Amino acid sequence: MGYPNKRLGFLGPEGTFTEEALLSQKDLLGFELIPFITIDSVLDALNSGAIDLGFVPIENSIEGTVSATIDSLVFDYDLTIVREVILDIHLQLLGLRGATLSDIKEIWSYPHALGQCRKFTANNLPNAVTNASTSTAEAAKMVALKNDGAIGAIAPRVSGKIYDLSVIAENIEDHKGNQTRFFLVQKDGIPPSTGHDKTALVCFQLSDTPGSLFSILAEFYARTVNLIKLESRPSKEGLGDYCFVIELEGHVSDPIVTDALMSLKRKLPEIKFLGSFPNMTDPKGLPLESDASDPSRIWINKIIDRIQGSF
Ligand SMILES: O=C(O)C(=O)Cc1ccccc1
Repeated sequence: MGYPNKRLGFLGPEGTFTEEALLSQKDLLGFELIPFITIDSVLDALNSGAIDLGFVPIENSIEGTVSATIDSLVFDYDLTIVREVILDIHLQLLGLRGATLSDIKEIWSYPHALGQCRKFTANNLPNAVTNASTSTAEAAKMVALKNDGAIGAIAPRVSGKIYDLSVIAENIEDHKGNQTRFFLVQKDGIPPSTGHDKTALVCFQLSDTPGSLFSILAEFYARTVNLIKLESRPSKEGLGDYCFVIELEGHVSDPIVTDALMSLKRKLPEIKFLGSFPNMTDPKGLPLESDASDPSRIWINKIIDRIQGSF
């Protein structure tokens, strides 16, 4: 089933990890999927209404947060995160057919991917020059276009197939268990609570006084709201001035989360809500898949139906 006239933009071109993560989401395949050349251009198109949904990388387990994504969400646009998707990442050194490791003098890739293979590059290609491209697949596409055996791309295996490159060295990431998290973003609308959700927000400090971070965290501690991620980002106002990006367990409509956010708002006028979405990083917490005919679903629905407003 398609979604007539509904457009979903993602970091392309064809063959990126972002596309692979997107294609794992079967319910999104009915959208018109449109590759964009940069993360900024995806989010800009979403903000202007040219597309209905955006899909972008947010964080890698080796290299950390993708600044282009978090900074756009925090500073540039009012967009809402509606889903997270996790993908295992294996990086390949790709080159022209027949090229070998000793031929490679230049390596291109997205900076996060270059960073995930820093040790491999230092040990195996110490004299190669590394260059940033707008995505891994863009690097593979460029190697094919330049048709130069001295240039390699660090990219997904599938991009080698698409752009007709061969694998010179495989699975060259420096750490096992390499994973990247992606966000599905839309302009407005929050998915309903599943019972296993995360909420993301940004707190802008009123002033740099002792205990200002503590007083934010105290609101969550007091209500036993579990924090999943806490990151300070430069506020762009000057060195030493930061904002705090927080991800916590729970949905904005869960009473303890609602209560914690209201108390925070009384303390800090500048809080930006970034979204509530199903938690996919805690395997114990994944929502149980079920449809209306699942006996356990029928049983629990009968109980839920008995909930009364008031006496
Ligand atoms: O999606 C891609 O291919 C990208 O270039 C971004 C990226 C880079 C490295 C790991 C995950 C996503």
